[in-house]
Amino acid sequence: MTSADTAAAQTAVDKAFEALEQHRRTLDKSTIADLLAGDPRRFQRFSLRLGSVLMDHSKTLATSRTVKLLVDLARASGLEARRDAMFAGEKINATEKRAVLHVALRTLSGRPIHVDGRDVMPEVAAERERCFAFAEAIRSGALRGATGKRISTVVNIGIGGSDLGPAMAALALQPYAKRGLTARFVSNVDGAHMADTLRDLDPARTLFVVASKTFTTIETMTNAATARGWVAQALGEAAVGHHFAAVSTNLAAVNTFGIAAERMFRFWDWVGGRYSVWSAIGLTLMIAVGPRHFTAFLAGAEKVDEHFRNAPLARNMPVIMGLMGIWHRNVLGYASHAVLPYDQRLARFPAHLQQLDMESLGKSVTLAGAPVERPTGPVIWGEPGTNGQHAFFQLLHQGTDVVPCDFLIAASPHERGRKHHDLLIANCLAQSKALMRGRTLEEATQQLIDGGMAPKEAAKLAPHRVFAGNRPSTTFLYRKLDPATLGMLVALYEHKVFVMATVLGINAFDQWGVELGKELATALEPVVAGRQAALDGLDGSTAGLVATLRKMRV
Ligand SMILES: O=P(O)(O)OC[C@H]1O[C@H](O)[C@H](O)[C@@H](O)[C@@H]1O
Repeated sequence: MTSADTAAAQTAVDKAFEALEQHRRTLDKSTIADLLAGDPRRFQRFSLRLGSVLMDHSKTLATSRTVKLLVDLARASGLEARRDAMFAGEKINATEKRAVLHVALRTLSGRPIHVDGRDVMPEVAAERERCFAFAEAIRSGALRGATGKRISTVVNIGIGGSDLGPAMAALALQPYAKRGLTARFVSNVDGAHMADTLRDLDPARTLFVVASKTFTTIETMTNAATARGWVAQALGEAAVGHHFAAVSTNLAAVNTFGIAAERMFRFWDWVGGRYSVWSAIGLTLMIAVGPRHFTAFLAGAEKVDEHFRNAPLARNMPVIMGLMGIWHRNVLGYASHAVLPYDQRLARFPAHLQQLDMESLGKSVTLAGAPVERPTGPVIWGEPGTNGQHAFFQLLHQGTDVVPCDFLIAASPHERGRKHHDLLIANCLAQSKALMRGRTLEEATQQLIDGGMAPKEAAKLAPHRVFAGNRPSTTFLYRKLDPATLGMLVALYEHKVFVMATVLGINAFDQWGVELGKELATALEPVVAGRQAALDGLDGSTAGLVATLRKMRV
C-alpha cells in the first residue's frame, strides 16, 4: 500500500465511524426492550446459527441499520482482504515479520498453505501425528516411567499461551478425559504452585510436558528445573528422560535442557502463543482426551474458519461478534466486557479470552506505528454463572458503568438428570432479561407497597431497588460442551479479535507490552536476591520496598 492508499483507507474508516456516531444519536431514546417489543421477528433477525452454536445478539442496542453501518466499516477497513491475507500465509504480523497461521493447524483437509513459497501443511500433519503417537503411547501404557509404572499424571509446565489454552480446554473437556490419567498445569514462578501440584504425586507415575514457544521464559524454565530436580532426587538422574517431554519452536534450547529428540514436539514461529492450543502446545490435552477428541476439537475450529472465510459479512458470526465489539467499545464507549459461562467446565474460558483479547487488542499505535485515533481493546473479565451472580453481578445491574456481557450455556449437560441444568439455564436467561429490562422507580415502589410497606417508607427504599436496564448482552447457546463445540467457541473469539484489530488498524499478533516488565525483573532479581547490595539508581519507592523487604525477610 502506498501512503496515499493508506490515507484514503483511513478516511473511509473515519467516515464509517462518523456515520455510526450519527446513527447512535438516533438511538438515544430507544431501549433494547423497545426494539424487541417492536419487532416480533427480532430474535430471528438478530441471531445466527452455525452448526451446534447459536448466537443471539437481539438483546443489544442495535438495529438493521447499525449492522449495515458496521459492515460498511468492516469493508472500509479492508477486513476481507486482510482475512484472506492471513489464510494465504502472508506476513500480516508486520512488527515480527511473521505469517499468522494458527488456522493452518486445524485445516484438516490439508489444503496447501504456503509460507515463503513452501507448503507448510505436510509438516503440520506430520508433527500432529508424532504428538498423537506419543499421546497414545502414554495413554495405553506402551510408554511408561523409568521404573516401568504407568503414567497417571501429566503436569504441563508453561505460562501464558503455553498454559491457558490447554488448561482451559482440559477442564472444559473433562468428561472426555481418560480415567486414571490426570492433567495438571503449573504456570506461576511462585514456588507454591509447583509445590502444591507435586505434593501428592508419585514421581514414578508423573510425566512433565515443558511447553514454551521460546523455551527461554523464566517462569517455565525455573519450574522445569525444579521438576527435573524432583524427579532426579526421587528416581535418580538416569530416570529424568523418561519423565519429560517438551514442546517448543526452539529445538536447540530443548536439546540443551536434555530432552531427547523423540520427546521433543515442535511448532512454528507463525503460531502466536495465545493461538497455539491447536499445535503441539495441546500435547497435555491430547494425552488427556486422546487423538480422536483432539481432532474433533480441531474440526470445530476449522468449521468456524470456513464460515469466517466464506459467509457474507452480515451473516458471519465472528464478524458480527467483532463488529458488535467495536459498536460497544468505540461507539457506545463501554470500557469492559464480561464473559459469563453458565458452564462450570468453562471456568478458565474467561482467563483464556483475557490473554487472547487483551494481548491482541491492548495497543496504542496503528500498524504503521502512529498513535491510534480511538480506544482499543476493552478489559475482558468474567467468572462462571451462577457464582458470579452472588458476587459481582451487583455492579452489572446497578453500577454506573455499562458492561456488555456474553452468556454461554449448553442446551444439555453431560450429567444425568436435568434438575441442576434447568435451574442453570433459568438463571442464565433471567440475568440477560434483567439486564435488558431493568426495573423503574414506579415498579420498585409499587412492588414494595404490594408487599405491605407503607407508601412513605416505600418511596425511601425504592430508589435502591431501581435497575436502569437497557444493558446489552449476547447469548451463545450450544448443544453440548463437546470437543467440536469447544473448538468452535475458541475459534469464534479468535476471529472476533481479528475483526476488531482490523477495524482499529492495529497488530493483533505482537505483544511488546509484556517486555518492559520482563527486562526490569531481570535487572531487579540480583538486587532482591542480595547479590547486588547497592540500591542507588532505583526510584525511591522501589528502593524503599527492597530495603524493607531485606529487613522483613526471615
Ligand atoms: O511459550 P513461551 O515462549 O514460554 O511464552 C509464554 C507467554 O509469555 C510471553 O510473555 C507472552 O506474553 C505470551 O504471549 C506467551 O504466551
